Amino acid sequence: MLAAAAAARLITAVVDAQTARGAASVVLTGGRTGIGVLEQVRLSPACGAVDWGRVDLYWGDERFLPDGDPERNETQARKALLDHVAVDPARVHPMAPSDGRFGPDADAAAAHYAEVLATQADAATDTPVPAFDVLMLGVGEEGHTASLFPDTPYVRESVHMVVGVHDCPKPPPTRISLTLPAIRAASQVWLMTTGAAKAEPVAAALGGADPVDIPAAGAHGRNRTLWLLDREAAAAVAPLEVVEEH
Ligand SMILES: O=C(O)[C@H](O)[C@@H](O)[C@H](O)[C@H](O)COP(=O)(O)O
Repeated sequence: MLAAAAAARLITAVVDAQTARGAASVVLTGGRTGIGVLEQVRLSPACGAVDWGRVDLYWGDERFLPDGDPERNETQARKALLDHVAVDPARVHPMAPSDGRFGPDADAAAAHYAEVLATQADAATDTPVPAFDVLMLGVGEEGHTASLFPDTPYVRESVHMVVGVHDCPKPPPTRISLTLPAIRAASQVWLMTTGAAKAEPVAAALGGADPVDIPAAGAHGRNRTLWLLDREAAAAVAPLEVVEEH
């Protein structure tokens, strides 16, 4: 239900962006939740409301594996949605595979993706990345988001927009990931997760944890940060005090 609700919200956000400026820029994520949302977009009766030829698609992170590997976020996103809608291939920007032009060099592949983002940068933000309308993220059981894990140089990265990630605790060990500065350039950041195992990191992130300890705590958008949770994942969040409107 969470994936279907997030899918409906995504379709509306894309249509709104296309109405406002003729295009929409969306950053996809991996994991069960992230891919589940794409499947629900495909299944939605409103899927056709989107002009898929005017959507710019990026990834927040990628497993650094050979092209077509079933574990790649790109492979899963294409199967779930992109192969079923009329996207413009020139506007779909996957992160490089490990058997591509950079071979096994994840750092070179990350640097190239930063160049791709910079060429699409929007002057509205002082960050050399596109003005992403919606950037979707999952949340891991220890608070990771994208491929930024606790207490790593990658979650601490404050200069580069994209990093090669090595020795990642969640397999596969080598990945490519946007950094928090790049994530924070997005207009809206949506963190989406389900299940009791995520209740603790979600509560910590919403309770003001240090992003070095809980990377999801550092993922916020310029205009909006939305947590899309099921009841189990939201169970430990302290009730937000209602500030009386005067
Ligand atoms: O490449 C990845 O693995 C994802 O980008 C990762 O950040 C994922 O979103 C979280 O691990 C949550 O995954 P689940 O939604 O499957 O719990």
